[in-house]
Amino acid sequence: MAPISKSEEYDFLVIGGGSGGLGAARRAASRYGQKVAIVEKSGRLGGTCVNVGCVPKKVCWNAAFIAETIHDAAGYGFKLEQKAPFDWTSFKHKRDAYIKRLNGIYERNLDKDSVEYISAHASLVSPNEVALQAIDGSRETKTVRAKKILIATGGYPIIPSSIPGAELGITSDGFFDLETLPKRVALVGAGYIAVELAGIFNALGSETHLFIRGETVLRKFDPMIQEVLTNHYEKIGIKIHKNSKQFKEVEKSALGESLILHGEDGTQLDVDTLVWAIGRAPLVDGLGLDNIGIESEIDTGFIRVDDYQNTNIENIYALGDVCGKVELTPVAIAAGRKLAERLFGPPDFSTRKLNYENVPSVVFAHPEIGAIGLSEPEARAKYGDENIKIYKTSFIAMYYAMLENKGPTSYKLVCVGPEERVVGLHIIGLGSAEMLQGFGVAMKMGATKADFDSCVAIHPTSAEELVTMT
Ligand SMILES: Cc1cc2nc3c(=O)[nH]c(=O)nc-3n(C[C@H](O)[C@H](O)[C@H](O)COP(=O)(O)OP(=O)(O)OC[C@H]3O[C@@H](n4cnc5c(N)ncnc54)[C@H](O)[C@@H]3O)c2cc1C
Ligand SMILES: NC(=O)C1=CN([C@@H]2O[C@H](COP(=O)(O)OP(=O)(O)OC[C@H]3O[C@@H](n4cnc5c(N)ncnc54)[C@H](OP(=O)(O)O)[C@@H]3O)[C@@H](O)[C@H]2O)C=CC1
Ligand SMILES: N[C@@H](CCC(=O)N[C@@H](CSSC[C@H](NC(=O)CC[C@H](N)C(=O)O)C(=O)NCC(=O)O)C(=O)NCC(=O)O)C(=O)O
Repeated sequence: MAPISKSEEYDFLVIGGGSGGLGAARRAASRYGQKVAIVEKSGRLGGTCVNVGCVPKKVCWNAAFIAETIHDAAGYGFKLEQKAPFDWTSFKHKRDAYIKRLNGIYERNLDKDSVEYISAHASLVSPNEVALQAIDGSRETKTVRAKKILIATGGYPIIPSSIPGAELGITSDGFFDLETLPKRVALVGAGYIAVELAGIFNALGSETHLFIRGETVLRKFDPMIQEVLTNHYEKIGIKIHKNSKQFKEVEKSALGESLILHGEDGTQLDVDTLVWAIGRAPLVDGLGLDNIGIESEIDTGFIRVDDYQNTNIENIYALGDVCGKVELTPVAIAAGRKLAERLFGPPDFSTRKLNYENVPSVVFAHPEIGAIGLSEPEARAKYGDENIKIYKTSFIAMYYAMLENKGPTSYKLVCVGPEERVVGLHIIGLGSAEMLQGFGVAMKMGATKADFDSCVAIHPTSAEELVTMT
């Protein structure tokens, strides 16, 4: 039997083979020649993003987008006849095979970069020691030493503990295991995942119910985005249950084929699948944080770090979802790479850190949403009403010219001061996801409204409206 690890001691031991861990480990080894190992307990590399997050989600979004396009095709004169319903099962198996290929690519990438891949569960036993337990049948254990340790163990989706029968529902993890497309689905939550999965189910033909606690979805986004998307989702047939209270109970139907959701007000709803999408918590179970006194946030359990990803214990660092700051793959990767540069790079890299300001983010809704920087209320609170100027536009994107059912397009720029520096950019409409990255660069450079306007428009595109706003 092969030993759990090849060595007894490493320069850098990374716990968690997801986006952040991979980013840090590969940079430390490939650029700075450190002796690096990465420990992953799930048996597959890539973490949430590759296995149960961004990647399979985007493939599903693509399928939903194609379903919508087929529907729209008639408006452009195509006489398409859908001969059979969407084949979710074979789509799902093909998607799984793609993810499996990526797992293999990631393993080979580690090999190329001379990062040792340890397939084991890791827990901290001292500030320089990590206990490994093999995940194969042997359950073999071994303790290794490391000069520096990174915790990048990610998070897990929350299931409410206070609702009887809540465990009959699934989370985004279970969504990716579904072998058939449910006829009727209920989702609880109003954030990224609820909005994205509701859009996918609806476009692919499920009767989709969305239970939200407030009046709108995406309440952390600019009010324009909240309103436009909530209205549009209702228009395209998603049944949004607003101001909904926690279910009294979830139970299986008499024949066990469906779930009955019991509302506080005595209402009942029968669905085939219930999806909880109410946020994620840090994955720190069995990690041994208490063994060495690593501090976490009291209310949420996210590991506490400073701006440089330092925990309170010297030579132990944490980043990505386990810190809960901005839970996005590129953020985890960038934080990981910066950390490796700071720890192992030349002396002038000793202050490198990720700047969490103006991180662009996209919600793969239908249509997509993009946001950078401050919402209008955040900007008004920070700079005062008198210093804020808002530019807004709503229009019918040309794609819809030939279609009866039009989708929304709304854009907003939040500008501050006499120079009108753009501190918030909020867009909803077709193509927003691909549009956002370049505007992210502009905002990182401190662009003003005049800079936006100095760029000649590209016509006819939706994006041109962002540089011609009055
Ligand atoms: C459904 C969904 C869709 C998403 N879509 C997007 C998107 O479109 N764009 C985007 O930017 N972000 C998206 N995200 C968020 C993104 O996936 C995460 O922010 C990102 O994966 C976080 O990376 P990480 O390295 O912090 O953690 P993870 O990727 O979760 O990796 C942590 C790894 O650590 C391992 N681990 C945990 N404990 C131990 C231990 N004790 N020993 C060994 N290994 C351990 C885990 O098995 C896991 O593989 C999505 C998330 C979800 C759930
Ligand atoms: N495209 C992307 O980049 C994606 C990124 N992600 C990342 O993963 C993170 C986790 O996603 P997600 O799980 O959607 O979490 P989010 O934090 O985005 O949203 C969860 C929402 O659920 C609602 N909620 C919380 N508790 C309850 C409850 N008990 N009952 C009902 N509703 C509740 C809240 O909205 P309210 O207060 O309005 O009720 C809350 O904002 C995201 O924040 C994002 O960083 C995930 C998917 C896609
Ligand atoms: N951006 C392109 C996809 C490019 C891409 O990265 N594809 C991956 C699947 S998403 S893989 C998930 C994610 N990758 C990324 O986010 C890559 C982002 C950017 N290229 C970068 O280098 O920063 C991640 O967790 N990375 C951690 C790490 O690698 O350190 C792939 O096929 N890879 C084949 C290969 O690598 O050979 C798109 O959306 O089409």
